[in-house]
Amino acid sequence: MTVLITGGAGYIGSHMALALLERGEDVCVLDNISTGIRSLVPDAAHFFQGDIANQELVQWILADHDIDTVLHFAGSTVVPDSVENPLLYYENNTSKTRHLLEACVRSGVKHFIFSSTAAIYGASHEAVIGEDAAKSPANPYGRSKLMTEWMLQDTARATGLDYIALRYFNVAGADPLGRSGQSTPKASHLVKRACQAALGLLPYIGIFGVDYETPDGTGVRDYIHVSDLVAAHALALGHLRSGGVSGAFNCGYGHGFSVREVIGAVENAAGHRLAVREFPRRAGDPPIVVADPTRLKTQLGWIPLHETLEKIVGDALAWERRLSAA
Ligand SMILES: NC(=O)c1ccc[n+]([C@@H]2O[C@H](COP(=O)([O-])OP(=O)(O)OC[C@H]3O[C@@H](n4cnc5c(N)ncnc54)[C@H](O)[C@@H]3O)[C@@H](O)[C@H]2O)c1
Ligand SMILES: O=c1ccn([C@@H]2O[C@H](COP(=O)(O)OP(=O)(O)O[C@H]3O[C@H](CO)[C@@H](O)[C@H](O)[C@H]3O)[C@@H](O)[C@H]2O)c(=O)[nH]1
Repeated sequence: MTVLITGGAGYIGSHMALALLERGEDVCVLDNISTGIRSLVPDAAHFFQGDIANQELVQWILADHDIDTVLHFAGSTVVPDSVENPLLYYENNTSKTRHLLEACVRSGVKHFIFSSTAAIYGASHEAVIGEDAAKSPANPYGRSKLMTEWMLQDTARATGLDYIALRYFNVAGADPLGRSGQSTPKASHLVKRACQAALGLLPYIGIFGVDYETPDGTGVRDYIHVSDLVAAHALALGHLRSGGVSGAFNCGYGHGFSVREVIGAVENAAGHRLAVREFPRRAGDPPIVVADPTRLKTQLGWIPLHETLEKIVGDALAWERRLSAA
């Protein structure tokens, strides 16, 4: 069976391609290389450079490779960018996914696995967020993804397509074997930036907001290792292929770390202190975002293997060293 990975030249999609190839799947990748990097696509995958909204191209790939499942990672991902340029997010994440979905339905694709996000929940008053929590996104990025989930629900009801929406919390770390990692030079993610600062690639690490109502005043997130996240996708694929029902699952560990704790972990991994500067809060950032992953564990049998912050930042730093040496 063949799968199509959209966004397979990106950070998470490239790890997915590696994992599925290891399982013996035939893998196609479609990516427009807007933020992705061609060299992250494994050699064994069939690569197509193009846009997810190009229905002619998508339908040709789906038919030519007899694709049963689309894993849809392609999208725009940066929360503060979405606040500055909301229409770009509604276009690339919502509107273009509509085009992709239409092509999938026309071509008879059976299963669709979607990269959703914790950002669909917004600020929560719960200690951990379950899938049925209120959906009240704090930024256009979250809204662009929530609308896509609604489109998927409606499409699944009306057609033979079934789907899983995986709602990622904060994805970090890198392939433990060093084959891929977060490679976008201007990535805005905390773990990436702290690793860049540790290697002298940034002059300091900034903290956006020190006056949140959190134990140390900085934002708290549930950081999930990219390899554990990819394992959740493999389980979702098996679930749908064996006739499992459509649905949504949170992907996180159920415990959060503050910005200061992440910086501390990177300092430990690097063996030296980082220069730190404090800034005002970043627009669109909720204070605390932590998953309740019970449904993923009980219904899909997910067992995380790389759960410690030490492992996450250790693998991220090792990848950053490789990148800077290349
Ligand atoms: N990184 C996280 O913490 C996180 C958390 C929640 C959800 N997500 C979601 O996971 C997915 C992957 O994120 P990532 O961190 O790997 O980002 P990324 O930017 O590394 O990967 C996205 C990939 O999609 C490609 N792409 C973008 N628009 C496209 C289009 N219109 N047509 C074809 N290709 C296109 C890019 O070139 C890139 O290779 C995204 O949908 C993102 O919203 C990420
Ligand atoms: O240089 C930095 C970068 C980030 N932060 C803070 O660190 C936390 C995490 O920020 P970041 O790594 O940028 O991730 P988020 O903005 O939480 O968003 C990520 O996590 C979301 C899910 O929770 C995904 O949907 C997004 O795609 C992904 O970028 C937040 O409190 C930020 O304010 C800093 O203090 N300094």
